[in-house]
Amino acid sequence: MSTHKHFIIDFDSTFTKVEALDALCAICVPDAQQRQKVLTEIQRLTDLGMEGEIPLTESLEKRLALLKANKSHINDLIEHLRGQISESFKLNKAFFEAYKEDIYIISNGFKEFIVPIVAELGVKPEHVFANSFVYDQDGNIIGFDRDNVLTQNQGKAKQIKSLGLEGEIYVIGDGFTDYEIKEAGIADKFYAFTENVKRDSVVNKADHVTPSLDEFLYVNKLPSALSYPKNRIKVLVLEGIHEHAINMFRQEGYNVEVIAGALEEDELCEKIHDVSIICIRSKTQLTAKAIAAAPRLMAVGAFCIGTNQIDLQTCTERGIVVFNAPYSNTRSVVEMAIGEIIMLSRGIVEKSNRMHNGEWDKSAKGSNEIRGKKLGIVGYGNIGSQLSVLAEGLGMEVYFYDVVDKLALGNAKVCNTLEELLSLADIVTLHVDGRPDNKNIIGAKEFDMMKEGVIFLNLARGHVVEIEALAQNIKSGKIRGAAVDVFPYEPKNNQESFESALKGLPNTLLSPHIGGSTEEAQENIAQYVPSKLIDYVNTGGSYNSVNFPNLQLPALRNAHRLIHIHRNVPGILAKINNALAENNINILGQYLKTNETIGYVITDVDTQYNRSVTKELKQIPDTIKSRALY
Ligand SMILES: NC(=O)c1ccc[n+]([C@@H]2O[C@H](COP(=O)([O-])OP(=O)(O)OC[C@H]3O[C@@H](n4cnc5c(N)ncnc54)[C@H](O)[C@@H]3O)[C@@H](O)[C@H]2O)c1
Ligand SMILES: O=C(O)[C@H](O)COP(=O)(O)O
Repeated sequence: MSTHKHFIIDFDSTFTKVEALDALCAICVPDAQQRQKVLTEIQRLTDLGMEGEIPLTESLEKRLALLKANKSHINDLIEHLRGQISESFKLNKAFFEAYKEDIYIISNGFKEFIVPIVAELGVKPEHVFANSFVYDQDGNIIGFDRDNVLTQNQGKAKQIKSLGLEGEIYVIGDGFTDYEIKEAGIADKFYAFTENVKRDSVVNKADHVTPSLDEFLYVNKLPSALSYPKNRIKVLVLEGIHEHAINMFRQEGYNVEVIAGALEEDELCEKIHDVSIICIRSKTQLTAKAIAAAPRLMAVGAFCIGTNQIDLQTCTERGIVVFNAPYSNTRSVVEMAIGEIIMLSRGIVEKSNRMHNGEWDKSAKGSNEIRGKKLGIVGYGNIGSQLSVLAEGLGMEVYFYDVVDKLALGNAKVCNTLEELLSLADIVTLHVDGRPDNKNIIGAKEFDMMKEGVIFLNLARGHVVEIEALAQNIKSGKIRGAAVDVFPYEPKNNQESFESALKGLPNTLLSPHIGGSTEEAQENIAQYVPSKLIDYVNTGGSYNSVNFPNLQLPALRNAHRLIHIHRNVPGILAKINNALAENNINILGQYLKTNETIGYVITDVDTQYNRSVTKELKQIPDTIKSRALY
């Protein structure tokens, strides 16, 4: 038997994103209210026809009668449809060009508008099989060609059979009538196309679901505009990440699964096995065990600042890039710290609680302005330094201590030791990062160094403070006010109760790790992190990643990009270039950066090259991951 392949493609909602008759309705029913009514009915009739609930002729007759369209509307329709060609079809013009002899459009729609649209991608007019309108003498559409085989039951199957095509027949479509071709035994395979519409009754019967043309081309090893179909990139989104991120991933064509809370290690190990990108916040522990259970994992999105919940070393060794949102919630934390400093300095929480119990205690005792007070910031990074600026604006005297040299902003003064800072500050606030070494950096000894009546804040990480020591010092009155947003153990979800030695202590503000939880911050994060992840997938760009050598790459134009991640040992670049030279491959651009663990090499090459070199690159000793991008 011949192995020649023929491709039968549906038009409405497959070649184009829309149903043409819906679009025609928008053109020829000018009144908006009336249009909506007609459109709803047309869509209902289309679905009934597509899902095989009513005969196609009945569906069509009723739709045309509702439309009352005229020949003059068709040109407008064609113009509109030109902008509605399915994205993955537009992207794969090269496939249509290369296979124009084997591509057929078989549709229950009308040639008048189908032929000019499919011609945009080079489909031959004589390969379009569809119906034709019947007009009256004034050009009104009054019906369709009832002799056309496509109006009959199993019309598409009959039409294809009459073509006498030899070889394999692959059908791509979104409707029941497309599946019928397979059911009639004419097609070898039916691919349910779901880029624009997903009909369960059709999907359930398909040999393969193809969320875009890229998937179809990929599984059939046909030339494709993309190196890898995006629907094969599975993204697991945990911990209530803002839906803007989910929309961005879906728009990009990824296969997204969303879970509201965090997962325990074992649950995570189960879920992560086919995941390419995982998106988490501060709660999910991405341990070495979880990473080992994720053979396809290529990127991690931490939708927060802290990355101490991620085993970064293992990620790096496995060639998994990690991005966080280093600035998106900075301002939110700073505003909360300022608010808390004022609330604690005035004892507002105590006063408010007493008022709720009917107690009126108007007094200035123990209530202070923050102006002129000494604010001691431990950790002068993004949050610490931003707090410094705002606090000075409120008239505070700012001191800071950091383990590395930092530029003092405004009039802030650097302290050379933690002891120095702790002994002079009226208010001590922690903004260090969550590295393991920072465990218990503030304990009994450090509280002893602080002034009597100090105010203390921790909005950084729970493990940096010894909670028992903090509780003791609040109880003794040494600390006259405390605000704590982060805890050594935090409930996994909103159902679990909160336990802590700090519960019920005087002038103590407790908050459930919400320093960065503002709508503004979460939306900013949901824009920033997905854009980094998508850029990494599409271009290999690692700029601002937490663990990869940072490469900012030019856009890929008229080139293929070979990405190579390897252990940082001598001689790898030479081996990559040897492989390219031996295959006579012309290098258009090359970028290399290393860190302590890995080397990251990007090589842009001419689009015509021996594809087997990608295998050779994978086989270079010490290679961690390698992929080709176009
Ligand atoms: N509560 C929340 O919701 C919330 C929100 C965002 C960030 N955070 C946490 O806030 C902290 C600060 O965030 P950032 O964006 O400013 O981080 P950053 O990395 O920009 O700054 C941290 C600074 O702390 C310094 N540092 C580290 N260890 C130190 C130590 N032992 N003593 C003194 N300085 C030390 C670092 O050198 C750095 O300058 C992080 O722990 C982050 O996870 C919490
Ligand atoms: O690291 C952070 O940005 C904060 O701790 C916030 O974490 P969250 O996203 O889990 O609230």
